[in-house]
Amino acid sequence: MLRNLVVYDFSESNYEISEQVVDLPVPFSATDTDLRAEAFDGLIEAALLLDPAADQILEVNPAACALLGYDRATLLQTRISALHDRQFPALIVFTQAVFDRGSYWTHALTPNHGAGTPLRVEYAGRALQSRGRTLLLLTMSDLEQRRRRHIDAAADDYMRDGLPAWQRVERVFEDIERENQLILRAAGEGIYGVNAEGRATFVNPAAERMLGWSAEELVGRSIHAVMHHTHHDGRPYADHDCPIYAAFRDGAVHTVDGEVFWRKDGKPVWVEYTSTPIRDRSGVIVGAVVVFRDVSQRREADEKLHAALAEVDRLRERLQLENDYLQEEIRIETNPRGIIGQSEAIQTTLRQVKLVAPTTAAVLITGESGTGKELIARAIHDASTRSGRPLIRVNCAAIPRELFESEFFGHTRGAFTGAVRDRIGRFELADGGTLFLDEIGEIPLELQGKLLRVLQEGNFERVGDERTRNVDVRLIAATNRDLKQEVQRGRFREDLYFRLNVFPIESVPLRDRREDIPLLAQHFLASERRELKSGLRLSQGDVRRLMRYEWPGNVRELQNVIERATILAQNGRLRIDLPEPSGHHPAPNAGRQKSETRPAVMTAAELRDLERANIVAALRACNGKVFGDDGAAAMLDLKPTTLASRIKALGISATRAANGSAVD
Ligand SMILES: Nc1ncnc2c1ncn2[C@@H]1O[C@H](COP(=O)(O)OP(=O)(O)OP(=O)(O)O)[C@@H](O)[C@H]1O
Repeated sequence: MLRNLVVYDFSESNYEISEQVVDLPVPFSATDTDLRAEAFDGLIEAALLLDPAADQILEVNPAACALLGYDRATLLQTRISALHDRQFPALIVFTQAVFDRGSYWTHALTPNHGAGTPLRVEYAGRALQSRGRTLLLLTMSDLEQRRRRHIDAAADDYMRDGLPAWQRVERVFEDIERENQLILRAAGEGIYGVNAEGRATFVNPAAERMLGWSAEELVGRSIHAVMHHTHHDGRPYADHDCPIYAAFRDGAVHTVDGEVFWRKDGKPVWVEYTSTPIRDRSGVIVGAVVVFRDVSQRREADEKLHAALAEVDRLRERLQLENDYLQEEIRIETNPRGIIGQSEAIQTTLRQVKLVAPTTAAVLITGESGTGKELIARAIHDASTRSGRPLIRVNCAAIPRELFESEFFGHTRGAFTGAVRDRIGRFELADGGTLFLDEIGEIPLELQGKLLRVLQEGNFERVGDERTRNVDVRLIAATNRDLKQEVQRGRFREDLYFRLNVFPIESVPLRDRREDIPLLAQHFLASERRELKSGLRLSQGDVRRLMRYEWPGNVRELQNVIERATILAQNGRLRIDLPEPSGHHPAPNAGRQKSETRPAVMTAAELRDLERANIVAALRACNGKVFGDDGAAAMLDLKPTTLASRIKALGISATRAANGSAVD
């Protein structure tokens, strides 16, 4: 057999190759030139007709131009060897193999792309006889493209195989939906299948997205061990407890809310899922399909909502308590808030109030009962920056010993018998305001330590609750006991005493500031009059009597006496009902009582003044009218003529009396 030896004009490379003629196994003979040319041009593969002996490219099709990155004209002027820079030996070996065998292929050649990069291609060559020359018909296949085509083909196969499985699942779901009203919203929801061994059989794209695992990574693996192995709080989750697996064990649909699936990155995703058993045609359970939804956002919103509702509850409870408390206070507190009095003692108190109010210093008000300690406390609160928040009063003497702690600090539900709901204590109630501890000397010793802690640190716990709470409370305490003496007797903690006694104010007994009595009496009478709408007045005699009395019950007693006097008033005359000094209200200072109190005997002048004031009051009540049923005489139970002569004798003007402002 003749052999054809390839000859390239490798002038630059000094290759010496001569040409010989060979018999080619499959000669190509062209008859229909146009059609063949068209076929050549239309090939998908890159094709080139080469004349190896002349080192010439005779023809190229468009696919070859595209692959090599040159236009046709350039390629036709390019030498074959130039396309294969530094690969001449491989090119010769390939060409020789084609000529020897008639056709040959190789991956060894990497022609240069027009952009300068080598191409990964497969060369397939066929020898071609034409007019006495041996030509080479070469096709080049882009190996990169071929690899992609293989992948696509594999994906197609996967899809072809996968589709019926999906259609089966869909059918299963349609059936289940019909039977169980399960709503199938496959698109946005994660779906995966498990076989009866618990291994994943398929995973949809939404599941891949939500879990961060690809279907490839999950399919074939025990899905519980991969992403359902642990509860959200870190407790291990045994697969025999898993509701997903339960579905193919007990054949029931399991719907679960509030569990987590673990993502590939180790983060938990809160999910709601339904695991539905799948049966084959014979009814045997072959696995389960799980449809799940990421509910993290909903859960987060729920948690926020719960926290907000709890806060609202807390505030509502607090407001309710504040409201109850204030309502009670309104009922109790009928007096105006002003401190009445001109005595030096009251002036001192007012100065002290003004001084201490703007500070946060604890104040200890001492004094006998009824001297106005609470009034002073309120005045301090009202003049402080805390006046916008409430003043909460606790009467320590009125709290049963066993309830002290709960009253002060609150309790949680079930903390003790009878604690049917959470309750906030007075400290929390007074947060931002003032806490007024009245009768502080009555606090049991064991609680004094806890009280001291709140005063020092602002911290406390509700009874039955471990959470430490913090409040900002200004404390004012009051007592009618001698606290220093209580300390000495071991009944009051010394450290607490010092803590409370930062700014002491003494509330002076009424008998030591008698000059305040007329003012106070007038003040109480005025408020009573407002209620009774009568023209009752204090006579000088009344005033004198009031001033002579010892007032063991202090201002409160005075207030009561005036109130009683207005109730008992007859014919426009107050009836001041004071116990006799020897009676049931012994004054604390017996010596003074003896010297200052005497039987209520009046001088003639006093009696005259009293009668005069009484007539004036009657005239005022009757608008100056003396006669008639609605006249002053009837009111005084006197004959009109007798009254007229008394008026004259006492020098009273009926009209002035009717319009007058004071006792004449
Ligand atoms: N200077 C005053 N001006 C006007 N009213 C006063 C004055 N002092 C006391 N009161 C009135 O007297 C009554 C008793 O006062 P308060 O309750 O403040 O006394 P207290 O010393 O706190 O008594 P207790 O120790 O019994 O609690 C209240 O109605 C109060 O308004």
